[in-house]
Order: sequence, then C-alpha cells, then structure tokens
Amino acid sequence: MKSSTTYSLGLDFGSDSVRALLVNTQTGEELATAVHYYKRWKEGQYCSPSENRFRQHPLDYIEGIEATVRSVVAQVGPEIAAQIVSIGVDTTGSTPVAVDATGTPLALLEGFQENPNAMFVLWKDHTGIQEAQEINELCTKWDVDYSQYEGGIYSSEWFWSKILHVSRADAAVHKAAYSWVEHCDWVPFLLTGGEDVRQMKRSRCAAGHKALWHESYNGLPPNEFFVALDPLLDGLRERLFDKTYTSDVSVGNLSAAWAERLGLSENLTVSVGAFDAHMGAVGAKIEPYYLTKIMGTSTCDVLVAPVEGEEKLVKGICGQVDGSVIPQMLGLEAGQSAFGDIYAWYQRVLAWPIEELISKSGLIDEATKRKLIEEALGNLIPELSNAASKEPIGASGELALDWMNGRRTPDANQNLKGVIAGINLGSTSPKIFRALVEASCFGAKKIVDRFLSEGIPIKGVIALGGVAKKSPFIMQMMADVLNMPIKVVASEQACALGAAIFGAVAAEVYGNVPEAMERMGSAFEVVYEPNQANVGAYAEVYERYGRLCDTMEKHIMNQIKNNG
Ligand SMILES: Nc1ncnc2c1ncn2[C@@H]1O[C@H](COP(=O)(O)OP(=O)(O)O)[C@@H](O)[C@H]1O
Ligand SMILES: O=C(CO)[C@H](O)[C@H](O)COP(=O)(O)O
Repeated sequence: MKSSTTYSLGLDFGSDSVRALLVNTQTGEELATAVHYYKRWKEGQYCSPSENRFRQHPLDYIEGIEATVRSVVAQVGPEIAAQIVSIGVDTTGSTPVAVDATGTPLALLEGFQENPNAMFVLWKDHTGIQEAQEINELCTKWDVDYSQYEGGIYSSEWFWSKILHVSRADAAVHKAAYSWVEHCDWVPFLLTGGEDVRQMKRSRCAAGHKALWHESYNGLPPNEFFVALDPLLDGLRERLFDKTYTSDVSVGNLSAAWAERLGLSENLTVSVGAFDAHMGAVGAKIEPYYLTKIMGTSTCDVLVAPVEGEEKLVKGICGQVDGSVIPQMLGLEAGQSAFGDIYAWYQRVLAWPIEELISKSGLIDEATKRKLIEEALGNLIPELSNAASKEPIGASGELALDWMNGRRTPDANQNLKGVIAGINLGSTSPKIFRALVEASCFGAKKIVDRFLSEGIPIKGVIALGGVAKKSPFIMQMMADVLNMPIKVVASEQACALGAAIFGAVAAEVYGNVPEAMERMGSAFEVVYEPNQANVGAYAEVYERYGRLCDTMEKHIMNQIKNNG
C-alpha cells in the first residue's frame, strides 16, 4: 500500500439514481456523497411498465455524473479534490445499448434522440422473453450448451435477448448499431475519452454473467451460433469482444474534457466497471461462502468461492464467473427480479385513492393538499410495516407470490406473474402487505435452498441496499425465514464504496482487491438474529408458498402454451 493520503471516487448507477461517494483510500472514511435522480426516468419517459419496457436515456446518466461529482468536489474543496487518484464505476445490468463505431449510444445521435430502442435497455426490461426462449432452445440443441455457466437458463433480463429483440423490432436501430455495450463498460469509456468501440475494455462481470462469455469458449459463442439464432445477428460477434477485464484494471486516465467538466485532475485513473451488486459485495467485505444480499429494487445475491479443482456447475442461478467479484475467485450470482419494487407497487396502488380524493377535496387549500399527500405517501410503507408486524404469522391465510417482475432465480422464468391468494372479507391492507413481504422473504429462501441443494455451503448472510438499511421489520422477517443471522453493512453507499475500492487498486494504491477491501470496506451496523419463536411458523407458511409456486407456475405456463 502507498502511504500518502489519497482519495477514490465511487460512482454507483442504480435503477432510479446515481450516487457519488468520496472515500479516503487509507482509512475507508467516507468524506462526501451526492445523489442525482434521473430526470427523464422519474417522469416515466420511454417506459411502458404494462409491456415490461424500461428504457433509460444516456443523458440521464451524463447529467447525473456531472451533478454528483461536482457536488462532491464542492463539498470537500479543491485541496482534497486535487488528491483524488481514481474513479470506480458500477451500474445495473444487464443494461445494454446500441452504439455506433465511436461507442456513442444511438440515442445521443441525430434522428435517434427520442427513440426508446436507441436507449439503454434497463435490467428489468423483459421485452425479450420470446428471444430468451429461442436462445434457450438453441443452447439445448448446440454441441456446447453456452448457457451452462449462466445457470443453464438464459434470461430475458440479459444482453443477447435484448439485442435480438431490439434488432428485430427496429430496423433503423439495427442498421445504425455498429456494436452493443453494457452501461458499466460505457461509463469508464466515456470518462476516459474513448473514441473507438473496438478498444473498449469490457467487464468480466457483465460479459460472464450476462453475455455468454467464457474463457473456455475463447470469448463469446461463435458467429454461427448467433446466425442460427437469427441471420440479423450475422457479423455482430466480430464487432463485440473476445477479451474481458476484472475491475482492478485501469481503463485509462480521465480525459481532459471530463476533467474540466467535473473540476478534477487529468492524472486520475478510471477503472473497469462492473455490476452494482458485485461491487457492493466488495464494499461489504464479502468472505468466501457468505451470501451477500443487495436488497433494493430487486435483490442480487452474490457469493464468492475459491477456484479449486474441477468447477461444479450450479443450476438455475445467474451464473458463475471467475473474477466477477474478486479477481481469481469464482463469483456466483442469483437474485429476485422484484423485491423493494413489490412494496413500491403496493404503495402506488394505495396511493391512487389518496392522491385522487385529496386533490379533489374542497375542504383544504392547494398547498395543504400537497403537504398532506406528501406526508401520507412518505409514511405509507413504514406505517404498513408497523401494522403488519402486529399480525400473527400465517393466521389469516393471505398468501402471495413474489413474481411481480418474473422470476430471476432459481430457474429464470420471466413469464411468471405475482399472485395474491387466500383473501377473504377480513383481509386488510396491512395483512396483504404482510403477505407480500413474506413472499419476498420466501423467494429469498428458495435461492438459499438452491445453493445448498447444489452443494454450495452458506456460512452466513450479509445485507446491504435500501431495504436492508430502512426496514427492521423486513430484515427481522428475513432472518426468521432463513433461520440465519444477517449482518447489515454500515455504509449508506456500499456499492459506491466497492467501486471506490476497485478504483484504488487500479490506481495502484493497493496491490490487490482483498488488501484494499480489508482497509477500505465497511463495518457492520447491526446483526438480525433469527427469533426461534417464529422460525417454525414461517417454515409452515413457506411450505404453503412452495405449493402455490408449483400450482401457479403450471397454470401460467399452460395458459401460455394454450394461447400459442
Ligand atoms: N421503509 C421501507 N421499507 C421497505 N422498503 C423500502 C422502504 N423504503 C424504501 N424501500 C424500497 O427500497 C427500494 C429502493 O432501494 P435502493 O437500494 O435505495 O435503490 P436501488 O435498488 O435503485 O439501488 C424501493 O423499491 C423501495 O420500495
Ligand atoms: O442484476 C443486477 C446485477 O447483476 C441488477 O443490476 C440489479 O439487480 C439491479 O439493481 P438494483 O435492484 O439495486 O436497482
């Protein structure tokens, strides 16, 4: 480790906002942070939730970089800003975009600015369900099952499903697209002034978990595989990549233009990007076989294991990739496609009558109406949680499934839908909310059970993300359902912290990630111990949940089959 005081900046692009965090590389002290909510995204532009279409405009990201980094620089002043040596980047994924040969997203080019197909296809966009199915069918027929390191089932949340879907849906975008890039690859390329997409350093994490890349295939599957999928893809593979990089590697220095725009020095290393969850796990000081749960809009469950002996394939997860979390260790990923998003959905359902009726009321003035609505909505989830916590476990029969945005794992199936069952005339808002929270925790247990049944031990659970920090009710329930203690990370921005740690290694402040993680990673603020009085009761409801899962999966898949 170098001894002088330096600072590293982590940029964490979440689903709704981007966060910047400045960290002391010697101590891990967090000096300043800033958040920017994506403007167009917040207004619902370019999205159609009922069609599962979620697109983000590159300008939302560019404006976010500028706003957050400038704010952090202003908070700490020029003296400290001059000692910033690195920027690390994490983003959601798979969130790809079509680009021209200079690596510019098409939505930044004349004629494409308002075209959702020319924008980033956010991880939770499931417009490519049909395409994912075709990829799966082809994988089973091909001499090599290219999905084997991605849990054996390719998902519509991932790179190739999205590329194929957009290429088919939009001839103009297909024609103009020289290549496709992940959000986490584009940001470092942008910041370092990249001009040739063939030189873009692609993330091992994104490529291995979502793009069918594997060292044993010498990169991506061959062109013939993609041509067999659809001749539209002919030649694209050659314009993508063979090589991938772990995030301890430098992409280059901050470009002069971006240095000026952000108020930073040009002598600043930008490291290779990766997904938010994987970097969050490093911010949380992940240890081998500790399941690190990033609990926000969705959950991403990350585990690392030593690379030793013959690699065992784990079925039904989001892949196993050498170096996707810590270089030279195997990174395994699973998760739920909706988690906090389920509570956000229920909040929207309940918010509708509140907003409508109060805004039409003649009893109070406009300013009071606005304040009342804001107060009511702000308190809705905490109040529901409080009331739900007083309901006995499983006594009133409401039972839900957490597949509101399909099922990411175990066994990806994005055709599946959420369910609320067992309702009677006594079902209240808190009881239904409780059933939704139980479903989200049971979905998490299904993942733990899958790892265990596939022979992957789980020594403990670490949690981070918005829900882990904000909801003791949900966290206690999760500990009871899993029957495992859960350690919650103290940092408010563990993903950005992880990104800053990678930046520091790429800038050679540290020789390797474990050393940097030990010095800079977050402490834990609380441990939720399972309450043994509840464990048995939850286990009974979990069995009922499992039976409802089986019944509904059969029902939904039969319906799809019968409707052709
Ligand atoms: N008090 C709360 N209880 C439960 N869930 C909450 C609470 N406050 C926020 N959430 C959920 O947290 C999620 C956002 O998580 P966060 O980690 O902040 O963002 P992101 O997923 O974009 O990284 C939202 O889906 C929201 O419903
Ligand atoms: O699958 C992912 C990473 O592999 C997504 O990026 C992640 O689940 C979305 O993150 P968030 O819920 O924090 O918005």
